[in-house]
Parts: sequence; C-alpha cells; structure tokens
Amino acid sequence: MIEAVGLTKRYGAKTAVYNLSFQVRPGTVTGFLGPNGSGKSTTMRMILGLDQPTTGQVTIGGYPYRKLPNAPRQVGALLDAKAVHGGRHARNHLLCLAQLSGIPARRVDEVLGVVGLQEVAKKRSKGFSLGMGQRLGIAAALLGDPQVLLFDEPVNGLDPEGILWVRNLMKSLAAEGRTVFVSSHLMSEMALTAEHLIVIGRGQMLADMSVKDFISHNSADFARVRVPEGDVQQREKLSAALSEAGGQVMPEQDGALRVTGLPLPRISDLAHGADVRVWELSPHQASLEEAYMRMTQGAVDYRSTVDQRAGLQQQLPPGAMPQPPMPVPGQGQPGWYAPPPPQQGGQPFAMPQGAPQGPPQGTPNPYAAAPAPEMTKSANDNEDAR
Ligand SMILES: Nc1ncnc2c1ncn2[C@@H]1O[C@H](COP(=O)(O)OP(=O)(O)OP(=O)(O)O)[C@@H](O)[C@H]1O
Repeated sequence: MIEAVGLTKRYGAKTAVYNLSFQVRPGTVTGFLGPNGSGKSTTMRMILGLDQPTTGQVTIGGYPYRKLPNAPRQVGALLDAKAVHGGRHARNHLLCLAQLSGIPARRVDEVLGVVGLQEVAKKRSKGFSLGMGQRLGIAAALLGDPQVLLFDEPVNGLDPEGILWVRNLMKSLAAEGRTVFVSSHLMSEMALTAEHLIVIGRGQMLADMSVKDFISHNSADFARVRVPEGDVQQREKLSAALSEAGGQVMPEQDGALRVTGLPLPRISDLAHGADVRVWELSPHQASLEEAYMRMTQGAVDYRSTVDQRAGLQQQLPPGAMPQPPMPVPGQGQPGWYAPPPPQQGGQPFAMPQGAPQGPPQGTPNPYAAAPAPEMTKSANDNEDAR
C-alpha cells in the first residue's frame, strides 16, 4: 500500500503539491487524475524518493522509498518513457537495469514478451515511436515483478489497440493483488481502467472515491426539452412552469432547456398544462468527462486565450447565467458545486481516516489568498519554474 500524509512540495515560491493525504490499496487500479501541472508527476516522484517532500511524508508498505528493502523488486515505475539511453538496444537497456537490481536475464525476455517488443528487442530505442517507448518503459517497470507499480500517463502516444492493451494489463496486475497507481488527465480512460480515483487540482485533493461513487455522484440524469425554434415566449413560459414545479432549468447553447429534478412524464404534463408545444423531450446523463471538467475547472493552470476569448466552453443563450468555476478547497472561492456527502467507500474532498484534516500546523495554505489566475500562462513559465 502507498500512503501519503500531508504531502507538500514547494519549488521556491511555487507550491506544486499541497497537503495531500491518501492511500493507494493493493488489488485495485487507482487512477490519479488532474489537469496539466496539477502535481501528479511531482507526487509520483516523491513516492519514488526522487524528490523530497517539503513537509509530510509518503511511504510504500510502511517505508519511505529510500528505506525500502530491495526497492527495485518491490516497486516498479514508468515515469518518463523518453528517459532511456537511445543508443542502446531495447534488450540491452533492460539487461542493464536487470543487472543493477540483481534480476536474472531471462526475466528481460519475459517482459519483452509481455509488452510485445520481442521483434524489435535488438533495435536501438532512439528509433522507437512514442508508443514503443511507452511499452519499453512498462517493460522496465515490470522487470522486478514488483507488488507496487506506478505509471505516469502510460497511454500517452499509444494507438487504440495499445490503449486497450495497457488498460487490460493494469487490470490484470491489480487482479494479481498488486498495488497499481496510474496517472492520467483523461477521465474517460480512467473510468474504464480504474476502480478508485484520486483527483487533484493545483496540487490539492479534489476527490478520493471509487469510480462507482464518482459516477453516481456526478452523472446526474437530466431531461432536454425543446420548444419550436426561436419561440422565446414559449420557452420562457415552459421554463417558468418547470421551475415553479420544483425543477432546475438551465438554458442550453442550442436553445433547448436542460431540466433536472422532474421526471419526463411530469415535464410533459407541465408543458401540456402551460399550453406549450414541445418538439423534443429526451432523457440524458451528464458524462463523466463533463463532471471531471466541472470539478477541475477552477484548478486549470493553462488555458488557451482562444478558449477564453471565443468561449470554446459552451456558449450560453442570452440571459443565461454562466456557472462560476469549481472552487478549489482552501481557495475560499464561492462555489455552486456542493460535493455530495461522503458515502460508503467514497470521500469527496476527503482525507483518509487518521490523516490530518487541515494543513499542517504552521504551514499556511499557499492557495488561500491567490485567486485562480485569469491570464493565460505560457508553457515557458512552466519551463522557467523548473
Ligand atoms: N523541478 C521543478 N521546479 C520548479 N517547478 C516545478 C518542478 N517540477 C514541477 N514543477 C511545477 O509544479 C507544478 C506541478 O507539476 P507536475 O509536473 O507535477 O504536474 P503534472 O500534474 O504531472 O502535469 P502534467 O500532466 O502536465 O505532466 C507545475 O506548475 C510545474 O511547473
């Protein structure tokens, strides 16, 4: 099991990870989600002892990585698929790693088979495609047959078949009782791969719950109702009738109304009662990706100016109220999104039991005063910070 308690990492003035507490349990795939720059890689580096936490701690099986007996046999990781000696054959690369960790050479051929690189085992890795590089990185992670596996964005650059392969590999590793921690910024992919989710934004915990709970909390049913095109009066009349009956009504980009809190037959009756002609009345479910985007909306560091100016996010019809962004815990933003109450096995915005609930004493929350940056950051800022 991986356990983080109050994990915080600062690089100078930049706080990459703030007060993260979570557990990653064996026997399941745990997805680690967050937008670009949210602190996933930094967290993984701290788990692997490649970066020292500023405060807090993270352990694997009760030990910090650097104190873990026979670490390469216990923990395998794919952090950066490009971090290989490009001049070496794939097999030689793995052989070097195996020798360093006292792993027998036959295991190299085994893992080359597992990742499907036998045919190119004697090719130099600098000629590898991104997908082949990912496979080689996964092979390296599997070398020591470890019980704990960390994969940072393992499906990057893979084609659909490769993505399916990674998905099944992660699941089978977990089914063997291993601890599998996989980072991604794609909710849709994680929903298919993981059983448990840890979602962070700007280095802070946004959700720690099972995928099942995430789905039931976030994919609310709603109805879409459409009146004859351009008939604003009819639409307003219907909207008023539905609201009066206790429905929540939101105008959509294309002029339809999104209604929650009322069953379809009731909506139909209310429209009939209000003498409004309906062109469409259909049931829908908000997608998980949508829920994830909403959850991390206030915690995105890098956003296109085109996105902001032209409003690539859904354009609302005249008169509609835009939704304020999702508050990041500790940022003190007013929020419309009330996380649902904790349920069995699910703790939105929660810390695992026994972990500190607030920031460590004497550690001010670096996000408390800083509002979410409105301006676009360039990728160079990111590089400079490094
Ligand atoms: N060595 C470093 N020095 C300074 N800042 C850093 C360093 N490493 C990371 N950061 C900053 O910390 C923040 C978190 O970065 P990190 O790479 O952990 O995020 P991430 O969630 O893995 O992002 P991505 O999905 O883009 O890989 C970023 O703002 C990044 O610029």
